[in-house]
Amino acid sequence: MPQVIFAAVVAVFYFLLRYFNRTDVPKIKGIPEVPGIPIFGNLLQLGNDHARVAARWAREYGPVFQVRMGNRRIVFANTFESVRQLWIKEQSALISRPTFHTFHSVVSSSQGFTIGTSPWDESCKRRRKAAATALNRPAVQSYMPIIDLESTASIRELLQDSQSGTVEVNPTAYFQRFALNTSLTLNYGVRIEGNVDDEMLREIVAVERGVSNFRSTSNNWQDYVPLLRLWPSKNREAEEFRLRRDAYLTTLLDMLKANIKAGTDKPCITGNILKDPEAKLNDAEVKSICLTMVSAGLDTVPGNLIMAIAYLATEDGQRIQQKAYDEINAVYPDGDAWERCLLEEKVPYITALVKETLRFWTVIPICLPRENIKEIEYHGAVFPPGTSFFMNAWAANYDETHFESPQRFYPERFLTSTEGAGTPHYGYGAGSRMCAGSHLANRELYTAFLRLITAFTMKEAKNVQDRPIIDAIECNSIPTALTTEPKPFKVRFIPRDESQLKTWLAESDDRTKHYS
Ligand code: HEM
Repeated sequence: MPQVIFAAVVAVFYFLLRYFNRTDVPKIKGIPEVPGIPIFGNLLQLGNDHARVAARWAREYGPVFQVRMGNRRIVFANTFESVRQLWIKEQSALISRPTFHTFHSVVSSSQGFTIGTSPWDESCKRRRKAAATALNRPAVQSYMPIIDLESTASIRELLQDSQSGTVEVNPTAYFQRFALNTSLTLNYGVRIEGNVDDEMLREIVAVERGVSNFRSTSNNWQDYVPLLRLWPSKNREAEEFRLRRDAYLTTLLDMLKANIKAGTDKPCITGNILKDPEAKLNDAEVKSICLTMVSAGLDTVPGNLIMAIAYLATEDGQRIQQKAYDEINAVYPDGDAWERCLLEEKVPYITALVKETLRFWTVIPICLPRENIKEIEYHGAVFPPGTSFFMNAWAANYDETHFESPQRFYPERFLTSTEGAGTPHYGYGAGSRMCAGSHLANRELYTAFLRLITAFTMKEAKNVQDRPIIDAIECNSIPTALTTEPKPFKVRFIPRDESQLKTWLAESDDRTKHYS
């Protein structure tokens, strides 16, 4: 009898272990697997810093390997070439996104998924097409007055708050508002009028930051180990963020609807969709586009801008600022760069600075996850449909077989060498689901860099403890976040020519009166 009980206990234990240890897709033959432990797989080893741990493993197991994160099998690609092979060459197969418990079932239960978190289906295709049309090159050119207004507002406030360069300031909030107001005006035709302490600005930034953490690959173990979902606090936290997000998204949409009714609305993407009887988007799809527009540029644009400012203010950054300033003056000897940058992108050094910033800080170090809808063959191995793929964009952007001295911040690399050919970096991801807002983001960054460099000389803070951490991973204040949130630091913004700057600001005010 005791032997029977013992055998039964062993059998139950065995089946439970097998049940909790199963993976969504079977082990992929021919792709190295990193050994893990039962139930958790490699979660513990991956820890908070997936990008650096995976890069280390790539040295041992090769550029592409598989891991188990709880009951999910994940394929990691870690080099520039392996990402090209999978994300670009196989883009028609690698076109979907996996779903995750916390983000898809809890956080998104009322407003739906953003485009960047939607699996590939007819609705996603429609939404991506609508976003791509609203964000293509000519459309972005028509939004330049918004970028004029918002960059002017941020630079004016920086000038005031830094009191002609005598007071050191943390640039973060100025560029969060820059990115958020650009998105809000574009999408709803409204902007936050208040200064950088505005309550709504702080609420949206805080909530979107919180939600972004629920999208991170390293923050939510309950996504990989279903047993952990029995722990209620994680769901509760996600629920709270969902409700706070619902509140402002509903307010913004209602404001737009009321403006349309009163005939006082300003041209904007959602307004165009709502007023277009031919628009084939339902309410849920409109909400998804709004959500995407509000959230997509909110962490990413400021993360890049703020870290570039951090670098420009360092000793080596002085060389880059001077070079950029000289190049701007060479192209615009009449001092009209401030205005001309709204019409054209004619200073190659600033374009190179934008690309190097996107490469160097790779603000989404583990790119938004992908899933294949068809089999993919890779060096003799076959990935079955439904396999999850993580692009280690940080490792690929620091791949020394592709970039010379990748640890060096060196915009010049994108001026001459073959490093800039094709997809220059993976800051925007790659292939069929690459960032749909890259033209807009590039113009935001180009305009902001050009104007900041013509307006100020940026210098590092006097006290060492107020200076930034430059390293792309270490600079992040929340290691498990999806997007880099720079640790606070201060910079001196010293006006190059205050009266000239005030003239440019006034000219921008004149041009953008009808937007504010
Ligand atoms: C510097 C700023 C930005 C960076 C670094 C960035 C980065 C990314 C990355 C890495 C992806 C995933 C791409 C992939 O899976 O291959 C993505 C997706 C996306 N981004 Fe951006 N982004 C930025 C700004 C924006 C802006 C301003 C918008 C629009 C307002 C936007 C809209 C989107 C959309 C709609 C997707 C989803 C594409 C899809 O799933 O089909 N992004 N972005």
